[in-house]
Amino acid sequence: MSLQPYSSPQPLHSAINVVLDTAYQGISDSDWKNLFASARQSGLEQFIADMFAGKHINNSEDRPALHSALRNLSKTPVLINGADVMPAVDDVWRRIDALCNKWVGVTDVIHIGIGGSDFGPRLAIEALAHVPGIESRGMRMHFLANIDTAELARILAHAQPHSTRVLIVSKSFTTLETTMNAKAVVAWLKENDCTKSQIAHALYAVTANVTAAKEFGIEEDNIYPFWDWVGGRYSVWSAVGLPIALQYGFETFKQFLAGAESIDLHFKNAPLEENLPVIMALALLYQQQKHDIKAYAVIPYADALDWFPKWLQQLDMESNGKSIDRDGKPVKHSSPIVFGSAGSNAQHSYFQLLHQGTEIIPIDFIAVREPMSDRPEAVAHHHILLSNCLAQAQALANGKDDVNPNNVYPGKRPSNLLLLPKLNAFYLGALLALYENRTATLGALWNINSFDQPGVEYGKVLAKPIEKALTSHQNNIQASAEIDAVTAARINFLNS
Ligand SMILES: O=P(O)(O)OC[C@H]1O[C@H](O)[C@H](O)[C@@H](O)[C@@H]1O
Repeated sequence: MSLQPYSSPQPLHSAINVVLDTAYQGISDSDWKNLFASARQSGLEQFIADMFAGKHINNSEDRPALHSALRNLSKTPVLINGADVMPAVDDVWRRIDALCNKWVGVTDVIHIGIGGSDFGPRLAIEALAHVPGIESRGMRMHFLANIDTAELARILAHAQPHSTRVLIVSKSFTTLETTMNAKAVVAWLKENDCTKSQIAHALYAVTANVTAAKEFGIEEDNIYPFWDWVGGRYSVWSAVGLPIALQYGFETFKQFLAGAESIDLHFKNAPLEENLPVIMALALLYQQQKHDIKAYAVIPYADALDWFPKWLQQLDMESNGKSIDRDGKPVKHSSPIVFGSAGSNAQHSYFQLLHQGTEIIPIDFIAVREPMSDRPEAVAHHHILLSNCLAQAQALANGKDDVNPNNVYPGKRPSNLLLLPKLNAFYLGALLALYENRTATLGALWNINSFDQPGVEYGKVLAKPIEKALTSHQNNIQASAEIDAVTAARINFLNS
């Protein structure tokens, strides 16, 4: 038995020189037509228009999702309840630019934030660190997210207190990990004889809750606001992305925004049949309808993008990991589990399962045309990197027959190839915005509100009485309405 090549008729699509190749999705011409027709029928075009127009598409919280305004470099008015938000956005850009010129002699920046206040800037700082042509100002940029003091201790062991700046980044400014870590860093500054005014000078906040930041003791001039119409996981484009500007310069930050803006314009204006985020969303929908898809893998063949799948996990699973639709009805499909890591390393880890496991796991292969360093070996290594990426996709799609069942590859395992012309701030911004818009499209097609996260809250509420019980050091905690018998036993064990 010879296996047929697994391809689709018109697989190549591009926007701003980003190429999406869907050949290995195995979707026929007529299936694509049906997919676009049903997307149109579901009102996707209206949803996209509503999103950019500031309609309250986040229905449960009754607000718009207007992160696109944060990268609207043309400053065309964006209205919320009749008021243009762009002057406030522009003012923050001006202040970020000014801050980049102001920080002289800073050796360390401690960025304290978690979830959406962490992944985006961390990914960007890592991704752009070794890109040829991007100059770093050479500050040590430390990211402190975990409440586990191991991370805190590691950072404080390397930072110089008298030349450190602290960015406390929290949309709500109530996240316990962030406020506790911020207090610990302030205590460390005090322990190291920083005066009150030196500490005030060192502390900065990025938040949508300016009042809470002031109450914490941050001076008003050091507070960079963003707004409740920006979801935390969509916030890297706001002052949450400050580390990008501080480390690589304001122009680089603008390039990052410009890449995202270009994808927004494409998403807003291109017909569905040419619209990259829409095509990617529909390909997943097709596979979900055809197979029992439980997981989705994203493999960037770029070491610089190793943080990308972690950023995407929050984006996709917090946005669309829901079982109830906008009308409160159960949904048939929602976000699969998202995972991934840089290739080719990933090949040496879980690719066995992707090739021969019982699950069908659609994959996005992300590759970059240009080598990502200026080392003399860069071109030769890059060819090996790319050939691995192409070979894996081909093996997954076409499979391999063999007399020995152990050596049979079933094939027909769908994947996209997303090809960036190069990796720089512009294309990093474009990549992130492409996936944000894909996530929003999937939410629209599943009729899910992608902009709230109610499920995250309950565990946090339950943590409070448990923390109280742990702090009591008692080992006779009884089961109650807040602490069940299993957890009470665990607390008693920990306290004994
Ligand atoms: O930025 P913050 O308000 O501190 O929130 C940080 C994170 O908190 C929670 O985990 C939310 O589910 C995330 O969406 C958010 O990014």
